[in-house]
Amino acid sequence: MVPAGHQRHCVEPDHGASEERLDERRFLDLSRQLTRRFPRSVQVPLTPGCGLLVTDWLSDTEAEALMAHCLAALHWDQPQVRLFGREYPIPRRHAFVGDPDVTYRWSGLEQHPQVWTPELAEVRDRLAESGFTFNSLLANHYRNGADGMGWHADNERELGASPVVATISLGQPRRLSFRERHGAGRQALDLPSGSLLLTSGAVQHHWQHQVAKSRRLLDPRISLTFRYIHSIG
Ligand SMILES: O=C(O)CCC(=O)C(=O)O
Ligand SMILES: [Fe+2]
Repeated sequence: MVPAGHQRHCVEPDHGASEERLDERRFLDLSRQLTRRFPRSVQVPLTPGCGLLVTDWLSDTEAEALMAHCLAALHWDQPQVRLFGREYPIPRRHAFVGDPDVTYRWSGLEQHPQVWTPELAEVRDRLAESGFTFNSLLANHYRNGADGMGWHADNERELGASPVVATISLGQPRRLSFRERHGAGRQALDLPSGSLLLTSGAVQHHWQHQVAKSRRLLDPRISLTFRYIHSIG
């Protein structure tokens, strides 16, 4: 599926002193630089935020090797979360990797990181070379179509005012849908193996996203979602 918004562009943030505008402008500058290196990249207007989909961030061989590495080297877990007064296992497996001092509170769980493997540190460093700096990574393993992730935004307090998220997809392409929080806007992106999706901070404030379950027989997918987690008191 061609991303909705194909051949449209993210809007230039208005001039002004607000922190959000400055962060959005920096995101747009960095994503333009990345587009020069990856000309097939597509901007995804998630107004007032912006997404950039780099479909060929990793080669097929690199993506396959990284997926095999993640499956073998990470400690995967399927924690229980409380929903409407009952405990349910999350419908996927996940693993949290990061710098030693980072903790992430997520759906009532306190996550302590696994150490960076050299392979994952290399991916993190490659993102940093493009100006996108992260200190942690939440990996999701969707074993088949019955695994998914419901509507949410990545806007926990420790992600700060401008939560830029980088998502690398490996394996089975899955659809990431977006819906506007206070409006009728909808977008959907099919994320191919080896792709990188970057989203600016404003996206998390104004949109929610999900990976819907599917009745189709689907192969496994891993998403690596890089984040910068600030320490809060
Ligand atoms: O798997 C994806 O592409 C989305 C994952 C996600 O939204 C998350 O980890 O917060
Ligand atoms: Fe998310």
